[in-house]
Amino acid sequence: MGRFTQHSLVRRLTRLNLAVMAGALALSFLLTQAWVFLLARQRQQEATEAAAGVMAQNVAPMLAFEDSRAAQALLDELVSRRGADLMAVTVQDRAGRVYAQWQRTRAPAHPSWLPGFGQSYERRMPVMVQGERLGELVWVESLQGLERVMLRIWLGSLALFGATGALAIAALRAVQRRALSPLIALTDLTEQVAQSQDYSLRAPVVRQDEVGRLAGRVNEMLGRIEAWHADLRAQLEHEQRAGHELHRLAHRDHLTGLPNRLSFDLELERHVVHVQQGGYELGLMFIDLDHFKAINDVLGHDAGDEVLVEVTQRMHHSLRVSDTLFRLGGDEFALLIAPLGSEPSMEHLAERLIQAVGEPLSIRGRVMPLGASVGGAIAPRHGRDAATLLRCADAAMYEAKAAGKHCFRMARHDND
Ligand SMILES: Nc1nc2c(ncn2[C@@H]2O[C@H](COP(=O)(O)OP(=O)(O)OP(=O)(O)O)[C@@H](O)[C@H]2O)c(=O)[nH]1
Repeated sequence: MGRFTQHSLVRRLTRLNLAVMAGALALSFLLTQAWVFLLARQRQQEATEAAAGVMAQNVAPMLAFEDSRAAQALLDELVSRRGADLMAVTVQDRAGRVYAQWQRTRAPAHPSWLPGFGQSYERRMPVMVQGERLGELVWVESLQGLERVMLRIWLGSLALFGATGALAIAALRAVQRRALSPLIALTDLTEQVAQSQDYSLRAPVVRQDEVGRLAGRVNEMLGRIEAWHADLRAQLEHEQRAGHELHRLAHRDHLTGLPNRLSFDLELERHVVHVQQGGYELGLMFIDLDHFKAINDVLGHDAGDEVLVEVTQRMHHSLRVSDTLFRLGGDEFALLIAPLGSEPSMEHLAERLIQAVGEPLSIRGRVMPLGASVGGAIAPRHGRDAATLLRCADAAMYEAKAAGKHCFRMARHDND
């Protein structure tokens, strides 16, 4: 049966159908056989009655003339004509005395196996002459011949019922498998969808019966789920994009495209943790532009914005991949150097930045003075936590401003 056996509904239906069919077959077999037996028995009794009646008529003159020899000869002749089922025939006179008799001497071949019917059938017929009762004829016949016939009929019928039953079972299984195959296909499909989450799958609609309609509805639902799933996926992608954009807006300075103060705070904290774990040295620079306000005041805010973008690009060209430049706000920038190679390398980098920013700046046809004051601090030497490090770098930057701007100052106090 292969795949067919895996489906318990199919197995259960087949078992139920087979049980009902076997019960119906057995019941019809029993009823048919009982009916056949009753008919045959009635037929035998009718034949016995007719034969006993004829015999009673034939023996009547002999009883009237008291010719018992003739009566006995008649009985013997009768016996030679009757079959083996005749057990005894007795002619009695008026007083019930035996006048002539024939009786089978041998016992029945086997005990009767038909329950409730006994072994023999007895019929008494009055012997009448001109309306006067001269005696009685007692006819006894065995039912064993009938039993033998019935046994043959039963065995034959049983074989026929068995053969037709086996054919019916095979046919029932084939029909059931064919009738239930759309249901099995539908079950397989739902399992496949549940496992693969592939909602583009569809059930075949073979016929427009209940299962066909069910398959149609399932297909409709799958179609809806597929559309809903696609919507959901599109919505998710949209929200992911919006989330990325929000993240970018929250962490980037929209003017220069540099990471902003929030990013700076997070990155500084992250690096400080590594520094505390003895991972590496971290360099921090605060960069504040000199005379930037003048550009705003003379050329306007937009020109100031252009200068901020230009300055960012200039500084960028001086950096390595391990250096991260942030715009903290206004004309303030910060630089994280992780890992820091050495203090002199940090000083050289600061000089390069100052030089890059201080290059002549021509904006809207005017050359404007611009420079940068830079303060530096190193972790863990000047501070093991972000706040101390910030304070040190800020103080160093103000020292650079105080020293005439356009220069670099390293934080003074070592943490050690
Ligand atoms: N164009 C522009 N200007 C800004 C922006 N944010 C802040 N500012 C201006 O930048 C200027 C910064 O002020 P200061 O640092 O005191 O000016 P400064 O001339 O650089 O002073 P020193 O640092 O002493 O040299 C202020 O005039 C702010 O209004 C911005 O996004 N765009």
